[in-house]
Amino acid sequence: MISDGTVLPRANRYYSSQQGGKPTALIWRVTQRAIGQLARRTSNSQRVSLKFLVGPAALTVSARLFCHVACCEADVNNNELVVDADQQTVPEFKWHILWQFVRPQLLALIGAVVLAFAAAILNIQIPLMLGDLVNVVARYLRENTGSYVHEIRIPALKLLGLYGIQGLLTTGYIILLSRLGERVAADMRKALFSSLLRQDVAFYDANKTGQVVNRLTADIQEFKSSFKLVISQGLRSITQTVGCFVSLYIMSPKLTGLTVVVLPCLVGAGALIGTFLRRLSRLAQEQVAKATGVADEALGNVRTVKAFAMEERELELYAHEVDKSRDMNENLGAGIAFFQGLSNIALNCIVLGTIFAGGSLISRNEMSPGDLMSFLVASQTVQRSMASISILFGQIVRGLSAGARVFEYLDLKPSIPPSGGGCIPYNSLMGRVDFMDISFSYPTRPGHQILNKFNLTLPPCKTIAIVGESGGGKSTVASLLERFYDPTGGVIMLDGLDIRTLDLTWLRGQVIGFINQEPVLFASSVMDNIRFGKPDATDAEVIDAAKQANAHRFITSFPNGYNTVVGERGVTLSGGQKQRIAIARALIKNPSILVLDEATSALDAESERVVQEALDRATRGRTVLIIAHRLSTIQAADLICVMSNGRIVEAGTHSELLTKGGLYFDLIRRQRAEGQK
Ligand SMILES: Nc1ncnc2c1ncn2[C@@H]1O[C@H](COP(=O)(O)OP(=O)(O)OP(=O)(O)O)[C@@H](O)[C@H]1O
Repeated sequence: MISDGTVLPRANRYYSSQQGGKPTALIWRVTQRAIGQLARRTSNSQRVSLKFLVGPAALTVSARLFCHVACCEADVNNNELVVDADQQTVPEFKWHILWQFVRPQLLALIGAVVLAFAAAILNIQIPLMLGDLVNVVARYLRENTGSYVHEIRIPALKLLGLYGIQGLLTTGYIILLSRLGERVAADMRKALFSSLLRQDVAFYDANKTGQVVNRLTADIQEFKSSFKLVISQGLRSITQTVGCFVSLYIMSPKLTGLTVVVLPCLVGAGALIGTFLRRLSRLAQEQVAKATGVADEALGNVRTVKAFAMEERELELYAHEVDKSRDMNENLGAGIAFFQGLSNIALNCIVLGTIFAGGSLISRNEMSPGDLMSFLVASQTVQRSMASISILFGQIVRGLSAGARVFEYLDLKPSIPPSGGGCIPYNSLMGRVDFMDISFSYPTRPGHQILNKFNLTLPPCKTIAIVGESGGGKSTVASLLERFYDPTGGVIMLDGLDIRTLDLTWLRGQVIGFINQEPVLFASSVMDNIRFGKPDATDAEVIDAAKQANAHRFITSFPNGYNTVVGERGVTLSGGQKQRIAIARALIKNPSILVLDEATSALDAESERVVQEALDRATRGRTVLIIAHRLSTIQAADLICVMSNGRIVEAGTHSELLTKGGLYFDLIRRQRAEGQK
C-alpha cells in the first residue's frame, strides 16, 4: 500500500468536510484529483490503495461516481478504495474520430433519424385516434342508429393504416440503423487493429494484451449498442415524451397535472431500483468472467496442471467462483422478480387512478370516454418513454466511455513510426553493424539504465557472441538492433547508416533474421509458418529453407507433410522441431544479419545437436549476433564479448579470453562446475 504525504491528508480533509450530504459532484472532483495525483506518482503497474478516514457511504458514492466517469476499476472494502493505476487516464471522447466513421454512412444515418422521428410522431397520434374510435363506439351505443361496422369503419381503417405505416417506418429505421451500426463497428475494428499493429513494442510492455483486445471486442460492441440505442430509443423516447405530454395537456389539463406529479416519482424510483439491479447484474457478469478466467487459465496450461496433479485444486477454485456467480445471479433473479412485481402493481395503480379520476371528470361532462382512453394510452406511452430515457442515460455514459477507450488507441501515435525512416539503400548490404555509445532504459522503467555507453561492432560476415550475467542486457542489444525500441542515447549504424533513417519494414522483413529461445508458431500449416518469413515465397523456396534448417526430413515424415497444422503456438511439435521451423522461417528471407537469442538453450542434447548443425549452416556468409547462456555453443565465434553493467568489459576469441583469466574465464569455470553437479 502506498500512502502519499500530500495527497491523502488533503483528500481526508475534503472528505471529512463533505460528510453530511454536500453535493456529490464536489466529492467526485476531489476524489478524481487526489487519485489522479497519486496515480501520476506511481508506476503504471502498481495498484494503489488510498485509505480514507471517511464513512463508507461517502466513499461508495465518490468511488462509484469516479469509476463511472473515469472508467477505472475500484473495490470498496473496509473503507478502502483500491484503484488500478493502469486505468487511471480518463480518455477523452473524440467526436472528430467518430465523425470519420459516420461520414461514409451519413445517408443511412439521416434516413434512420428521419424514419425514427416519423415513427415517433405517429406514435403520438395513435392514442388520439384510439380515443376517436372509442368516442364513435360510445356514440353508437348512445344513439344506436345505423350499422355499427359502417360507423367505426373510417376511424378503424385510419388506425389500421397508421399501424401499418408505423410498422414500415420502424422496420425501415431498424434496418438502416443495424446496417449503419455494423458498418461503423466493422470499420472501427479494422482501423483499431491496424493501429494496434502499428504500435511499438513499448506499448505492449505498458499495456496488458487482454485489455487491449477488450477494446477491440467488448468496447466496440458496447459503443455500437449505445450508438444504435441512442438514435432509435433516445430519439423516439424524447419525441414521444414531449409529444404525448402536449397531447395529455390538450385532452385534460387536470389529469395531466396529476400525472406530472405521480409519474416522474414512480419512474425515478424505478430508475433507482433499475440502477441497483444493473449494478448487481454487472457484478454477476464480472463474477462469471472471473470463473471463466480460472477455467481459461487451467485449460490453457493444462500440461502444467497435469504435471503437478493439480486437477482437483483447479476444480475447487473453479467451483468456488462458479458458486459465487450462482449466488449472485440468484440474488439478481430475486431482485428482478421483486422489481417486476412492484412495477406491475405501480403501473396498474396508475391505470386505476387515471380511470378513477377520469371517470369523475366524465361524470361531470368534463371529459369524453374516448378522451379517457386516449389519455390512458398516451400516459402509458409517456411512462415507457421516460423509463427508457432513464435507462438510456446510463447506456450513453457507458457508450461514451467505451468509445473514448477505442478512440484513445485509434489516435495513438507510435514513438517508432511503422515505416521507420523510410530509406532503403541502393547498394547491396555488407552487413556491418556499429553500436555507438548506446544508452538505454526501457520506457516502462525509465529510471533503470540497462545499457550505458555500450559500444560494439559486428563486422560483415563474422559471428559475434555476447555472454554475461543473466539480466545484464544481452537480449536488449538484440531488441535495439531490431528497432523494437530506440536507444535513449547513441546511435546504431548499419553499413554506416543510422538505422533510424532506414525503412523499418525492409530492415525487419529482409535484413535481419531473428531466432529466439521460444519460437512462436501460428496455428496454421508448416508451409504457412515458414512462409511467414516471406509471404510471396514459392513452395520450392519453402522446402529449400526447410532443408537448410534440418527440418525437411521430419516435416515429410508427417502424414500431411508441409500441410500439417501445428496447433496453437505449435503445441503439436517438439521444441527442436519448432526451433527448426523457426530457423527455416528466418532463413527464407535470406537475411544479411542473423540474431540468435539463446536459440538452443531450451533444447535437450540431441535436439541441440541437430539445431546447432542447422544454425552452423545458416550462419555462413552472414553477420551473426549470438546471445548465449551456454558458453559451449559459442566457442567457435569470431569474437566473444562479455557484458557487465550495460557495457562490454571483455572481448576476444575463446582461447584469448581463457588465457586472460577474467570474467569469461570465471563464467566458464562456474558453468563447468554446475555441469558436474
Ligand atoms: N520489456 C521490458 N521492460 C522493462 N524491463 C525489461 C524488459 N525486458 C527486459 N527488461 C529488464 O532489462 C534488463 C536486461 O534484460 P535482458 O533480457 O536484456 O537481459 P539478458 O542479459 O538477455 O538476460 P537473460 O540472459 O536472463 O536472458 C533486466 O533487468 C530486465 O528485467
